[in-house]
Amino acid sequence: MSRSAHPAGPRYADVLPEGHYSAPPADLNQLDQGVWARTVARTPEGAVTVGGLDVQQLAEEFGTPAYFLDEADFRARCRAWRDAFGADADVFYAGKAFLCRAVVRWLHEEGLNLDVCSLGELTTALAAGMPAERIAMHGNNKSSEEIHRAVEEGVGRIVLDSFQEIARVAHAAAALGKRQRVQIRVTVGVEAHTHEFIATAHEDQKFGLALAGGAGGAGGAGGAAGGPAAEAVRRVLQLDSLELVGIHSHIGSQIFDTSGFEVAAHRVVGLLRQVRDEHGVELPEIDLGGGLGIAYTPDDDPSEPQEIAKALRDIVTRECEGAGLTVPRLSVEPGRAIVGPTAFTLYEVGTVKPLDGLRTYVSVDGGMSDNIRTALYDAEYTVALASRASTAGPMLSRVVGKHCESGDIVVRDAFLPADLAPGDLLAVPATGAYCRSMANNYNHALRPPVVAVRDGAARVILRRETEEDLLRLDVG
Ligand SMILES: Cc1ncc(COP(=O)(O)O)c(C=O)c1O
Ligand SMILES: N[C@@H](CCCC[NH3+])C(=O)O
Repeated sequence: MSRSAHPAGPRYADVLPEGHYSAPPADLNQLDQGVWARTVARTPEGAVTVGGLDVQQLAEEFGTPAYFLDEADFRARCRAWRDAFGADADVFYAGKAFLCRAVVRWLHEEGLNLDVCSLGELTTALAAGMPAERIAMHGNNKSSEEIHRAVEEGVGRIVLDSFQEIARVAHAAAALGKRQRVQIRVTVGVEAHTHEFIATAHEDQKFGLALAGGAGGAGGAGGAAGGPAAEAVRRVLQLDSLELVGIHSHIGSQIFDTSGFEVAAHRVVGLLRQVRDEHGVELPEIDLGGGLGIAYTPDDDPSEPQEIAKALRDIVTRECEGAGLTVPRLSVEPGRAIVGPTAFTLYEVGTVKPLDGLRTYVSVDGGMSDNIRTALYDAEYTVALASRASTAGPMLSRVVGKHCESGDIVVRDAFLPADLAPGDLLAVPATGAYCRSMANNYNHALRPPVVAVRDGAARVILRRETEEDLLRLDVG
C-alpha cells in the first residue's frame, strides 16, 4: 500500500522514514509467522500463547520483563541444521548468541557441536556435559587461563587468531604434554552485513590473520611469500605440539545471500592450495563461520538451512575441484539462525505518552538492559499487544525502556492499537540471539529470566537476577 493511499498517510509520512512500516498493517492482531517462534499463536479470546501457554499466566508466574524460549522450535532448528549439513559436515552452535546449561544439553541431545569464545562459555559448556572434543574455542585475545583450560580439557579445536597466540597455544600444549588440534582464522577481504557487501577496509579489523599483504605487523610475515595467514601456517606446521587441521573464516552477521561465502571459500581454498604446493600438506577442514540472517521484521526473508547447506557445499566442492584438492570437511557456526527466532521478550506497559502529530511513546519495564541491539546497531524489531486482541485503530508508537537514556529504544517505529494502556503486555519477537547474552545491569537493572516453554509446560532455565545478586558483588 502506498503511503498516500492510506487514510492516515500524511501524518505518518511526516515522521517515518521511507521503507519499513510506512503504513500500519491491515490487522494489528495478526502475528506474522516469519518473525515469531513456531508454537506462538493467538487464542480466539485474543491472548498470545507459546507452547500452548497464555502470556498472561506466564507473566503472572514469571514476571516481566522475561524472555520466553520455545524449546520445540529450538530443537527443530538444531535438527534442521544438522540434517541439512549431514554426517560429513559439522554444525557448531555459536554460544555467544545465547548460552546456558539447558541449551548446552539440548545441543548435545540434538547432535550439534558448540563454539565458545570465553572461559565463561567454556565452563558452561563443560558443566552441562558437552564433550570437550565437540567444542571449538574462539577469541581474538584468549587469556593464558583460557588457553590452558581449553587444552587441558581437550577441546576439539582452538581457532588461532594471531601470531602471539600460536606461540601461547603451542606452549600450553607442550607444557601439558598434548598435541592440540588448531585452525587458523583468516580474514578473506570480504565483510558482509545484511544486504550490504563491502569489499573495502575489510582487513582493518581486530580478528584473524589477513590472507593478503606481506607483513603482519610485529612478529609478521617477515618477507616470505603470501600474507600473514600463509606465514601463520608455516609457523604452526613447525610446532610439534600443534596439529593444523584447517582454515577458518567468518565474514559477518545477519547475512541473507551466499555471495560473500562464495568469495570467502574461493580465497580460503586458494590458501589451501598454497599450503599443499608449499608444504605438501592437504588440510582436512574448512570452517566458513556463522552469520546467517533471520527475520526480525516481515520484510526479512532468510533462507532455509537446506538451501544454505547446499549452496555452501556446492561452493566448496567447486572451488576444491578447480584447485585439484580433496574436498575438506566443512563446518559452520550459526548462532542467531538457531536461537534468534525461538524467543520473544514479554514486557508490561508502564506509561503511554502521546505526542500530538508525532508519535506515542510507550514505556515498558525493561529496555536497553535486556535488548541493547536497537541502541547499538539501529536494529529493527516488531512488537505486538500480547495480553489481548484489540479492535482499536493503529497508533504510531515508539516502544522505549525505563533507563536514563533517550536512546533507550526497544522498537523504534511500531503500530500498536490506540487503546493501549498501562498494564497491557507487549511481546517483541526474534529476541533469542544477542539479547540475554548481551544484557547488562545499567541503572542496576536486574537481568530478566529465560523461561523455556514446551508442550504446555514452562520452566526457568536462567533465573531473574535479584537485588541480592547485585549486592553480593558490591563488597566495598
Ligand atoms: C567466529 C564466529 N562464529 C560464529 C558467529 C555467529 O554468528 P551468528 O550468530 O550471526 O550466526 C560469530 C559472530 O558473529 C563469530 O564471530
Ligand atoms: N552481537 C551482534 C553480532 C555479533 C556477533 C558476534 N561476532 C548482534 O547482535 O547482532
